[in-house]
Amino acid sequence: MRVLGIEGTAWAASAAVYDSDADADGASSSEAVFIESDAYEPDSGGIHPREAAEHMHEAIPRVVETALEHARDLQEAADEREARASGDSNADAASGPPIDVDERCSSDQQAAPVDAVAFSRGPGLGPCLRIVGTAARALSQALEVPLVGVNHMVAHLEIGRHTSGFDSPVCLNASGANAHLLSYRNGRYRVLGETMDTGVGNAIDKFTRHVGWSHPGGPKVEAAAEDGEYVDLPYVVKGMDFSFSGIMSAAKQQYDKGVAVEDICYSLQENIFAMLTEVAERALSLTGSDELVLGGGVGQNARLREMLAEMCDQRGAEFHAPDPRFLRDNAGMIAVLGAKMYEAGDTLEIEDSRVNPDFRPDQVPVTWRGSERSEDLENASGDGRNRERADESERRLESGNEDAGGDVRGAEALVALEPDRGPLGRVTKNRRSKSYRHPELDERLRRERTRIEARLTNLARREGVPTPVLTEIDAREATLEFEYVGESDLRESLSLERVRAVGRHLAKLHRAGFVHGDPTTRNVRVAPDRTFLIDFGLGYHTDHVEDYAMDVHVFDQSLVGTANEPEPLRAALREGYRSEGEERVLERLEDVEGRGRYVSES
Ligand SMILES: C[C@@H](O)[C@H](NC(=O)OP(=O)(O)OC[C@H]1O[C@@H](n2cnc3c(N)ncnc32)[C@H](O)[C@@H]1O)C(=O)O
Ligand SMILES: Nc1ncnc2c1ncn2[C@@H]1O[C@H](COP(=O)(O)OP(=O)(O)OP(=O)(O)O)[C@@H](O)[C@H]1O
Ligand SMILES: [Fe+2]
Repeated sequence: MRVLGIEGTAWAASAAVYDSDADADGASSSEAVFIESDAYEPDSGGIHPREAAEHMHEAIPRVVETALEHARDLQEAADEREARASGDSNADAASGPPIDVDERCSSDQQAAPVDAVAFSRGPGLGPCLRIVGTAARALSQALEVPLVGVNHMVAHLEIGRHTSGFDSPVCLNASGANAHLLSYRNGRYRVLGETMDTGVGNAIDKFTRHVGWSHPGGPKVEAAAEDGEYVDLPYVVKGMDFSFSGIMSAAKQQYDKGVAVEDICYSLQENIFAMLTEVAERALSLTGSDELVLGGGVGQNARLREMLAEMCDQRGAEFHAPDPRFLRDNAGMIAVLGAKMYEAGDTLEIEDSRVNPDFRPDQVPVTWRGSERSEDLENASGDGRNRERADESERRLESGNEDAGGDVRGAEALVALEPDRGPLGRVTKNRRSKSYRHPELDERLRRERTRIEARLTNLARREGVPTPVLTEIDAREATLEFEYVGESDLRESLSLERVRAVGRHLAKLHRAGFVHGDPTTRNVRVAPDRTFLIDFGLGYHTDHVEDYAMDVHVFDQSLVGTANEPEPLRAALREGYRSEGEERVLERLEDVEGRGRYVSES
């Protein structure tokens, strides 16, 4: 099978042909996927939607024609092979009617050189998408082959799954207009975490525009960073969400104050990529997956790849980054996912094929993974090493053998559990040094988070929220000792009543002027009569309603990521919150959820 892919969401006018037979026969990915691209390069400033659309208008027909020529060559070669094979077998055959080769060739020449036309339906810039959509529709009709509408961000993920052979990886998409973590569950890709403001590439590009460098800025920052030294910049992670606005304005201010641009570039990379690596690790920990794939143009950055590889190596997970030609926007990934969708019968009627500039990855019904097992936390039976670790703690809890104790490796810390030690039991939590982080950043985060966790755990209890009693603190060693609480994590024992309790607890913290920072189903411990909050290390004092809404949103996302039927639980969370908290926080929460984050900057 051959599928034509067309990409043109923003800057890359690109067409590709995926030859699935060659792929199945073991051809290299450059043989199996032919890509022809023509990049739009703005004269000044960032990507301008109208100019980008003009570029698509000119370049798409050209790249499509080149790709189709390649498809015709492939078809001719295949025809010749077939003719030779049937000619040979004909010669060998003792009897049978002679085959009229000329007639067969002439009828084959009329066949389309591809079996389907796949195109990027979104997300992206409306004017660009419409040009791609029109071209794809026209081709599908002219060639009389089906049309396949591909979500560009899911294609960024699937190309990594395809080239790695991983089954159910977590995916970090680090591209220009986006930054998010995806994981498969129950027929959909779920967004586990994402940027709260701009995409990661756009954030970097804005800084380089400020210092007068041409678009795109990412490669220039990478080059300049080689000669840089570390300077302090903000670092903002909220559960598995993150934000770039603070760090970008600080970087601009530093530049205006005369700090060397190499130092800022170096430190931007260190902080931004450490943030992405941290949330990716948290996603691996939450899902129990031990496979990570990278997608998107920023994935071409060697420092980001190095950090992710190191993090995965240390937790015994596998990491895969596709070739750069599959990371930046390209039609190859559209053709490859298009082929899978086409095989699954997931094609579009012309009248249903309109483009969608805000197309989110979690809106896509995943038809092409068939009956593949979903990464289901409650019924997990994977064979990965992290899965085993998660299974082990689940077994312990299920068997009721709480005495077993042992070590748990969270995303951040090594936690030694000794439920029977002394009258309170004992939990020793040590925030381990992360070698992927710059030592100064690492030291700062571990110390700050240890102090904050101690302070807010106590403060929360004073506000009437059950938390473990703190018995010891050593900020230099980043170690805390707590009372042992609860019988299991909420993740293993979700119920409406307990989720309601978490809603009430969060509301109480917010009324007292601080947030938990990382409320997930694993950071709640459940006892018969009480629901404890633990792990306050990402908390902070704030009087911003946005921060409170984000706190609820983080827990909400963790429900979506953990439960097969999250809706009743999500309603219970809001109910609980409403009973103790302010309505305006829930109103803001709706805002946060409704916010389209695929706004491309210009
Ligand atoms: C929706 C779609 O149009 C959009 N496309 C997109 O963002 O292009 P992509 O090729 O995935 O990524 C481009 C970004 O990737 C950055 N980039 C390229 N090389 C880089 C490098 N070596 N280091 C850091 N960033 C790099 C560029 O600065 C630019 O911001 C997306 O995928 O979000
Ligand atoms: N006080 C406690 N009593 C009982 N169990 C606890 C306690 N503290 C932690 N645990 C157990 O250890 C696990 C990891 O703890 P914690 O969340 O503090 O570590 P972490 O490294 O910050 O994890 P993550 O960043 O993945 O949330 C918890 O999910 C819980 O099962
Ligand atoms: Fe992209």
